[in-house]
Amino acid sequence: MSSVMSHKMAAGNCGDGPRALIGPSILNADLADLAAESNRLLDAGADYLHLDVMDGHFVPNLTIGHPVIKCLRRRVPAAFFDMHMMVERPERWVQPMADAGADQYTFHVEAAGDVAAMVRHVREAGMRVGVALKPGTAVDVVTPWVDRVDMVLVMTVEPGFGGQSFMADMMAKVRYLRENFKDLDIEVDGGVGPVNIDACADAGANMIVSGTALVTSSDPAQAMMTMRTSVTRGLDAFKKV
Ligand SMILES: O=C(CO)[C@@H](O)[C@H](O)COP(=O)(O)O
Ligand SMILES: [Fe+2]
Repeated sequence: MSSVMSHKMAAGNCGDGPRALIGPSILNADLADLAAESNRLLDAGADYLHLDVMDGHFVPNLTIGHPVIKCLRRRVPAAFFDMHMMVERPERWVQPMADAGADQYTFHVEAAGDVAAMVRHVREAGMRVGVALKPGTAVDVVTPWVDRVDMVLVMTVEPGFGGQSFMADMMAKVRYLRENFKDLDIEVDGGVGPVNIDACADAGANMIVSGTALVTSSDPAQAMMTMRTSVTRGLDAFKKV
């Protein structure tokens, strides 16, 4: 049975520090069967769903928007929807995504003109706030905002496509964030799977997005258990520091 967070429940932190959470990305799933694919991964133990929104401008790809999320919410009533907004002008879609049933709204710091205004806007819409950084963006670009957001997403691929190779050198950013913000939800996204989860766990990530590795796995339940165990070990090690 999945430990799926209830809709609207705070994702990672329930007072005893960040929790190990696995959130499949459905980008490389059969999008013609999005609800069935989402429920399959949730039934296999996913803690939340990572939904990649691309506008063809911020990244050279196009995916889904709030009308699809609204329909998906009717078919997937209880899951936590983590919206990864790879879009220009992210302020434009905050209210439509909240109205569609999104729980967390992660915008890219590279796309946000006024980060403070974006944070306020997302909170006023009733969603958790995530801020994402591309591989080429230094982690200190987001540190001024860490105390105002719920989560930082460290991209481990260049955003735009699933199935790319994991960029292990991004773990330095994750480690810096965990060492300096012990209760922060830190998400990694891009090329992550059981083969490289130990690197993510050792660096202190606690919210794990995995797309291709889970969608194509013959045993996604085992893959998610493997990753959750590794991340829990990593978090315990940081607690001892
Ligand atoms: O945001 C993105 C890509 O831009 C990610 O969410 C990927 O879609 C994750 O898929 P894999 O890299 O794990 O296949
Ligand atoms: Fe993503």
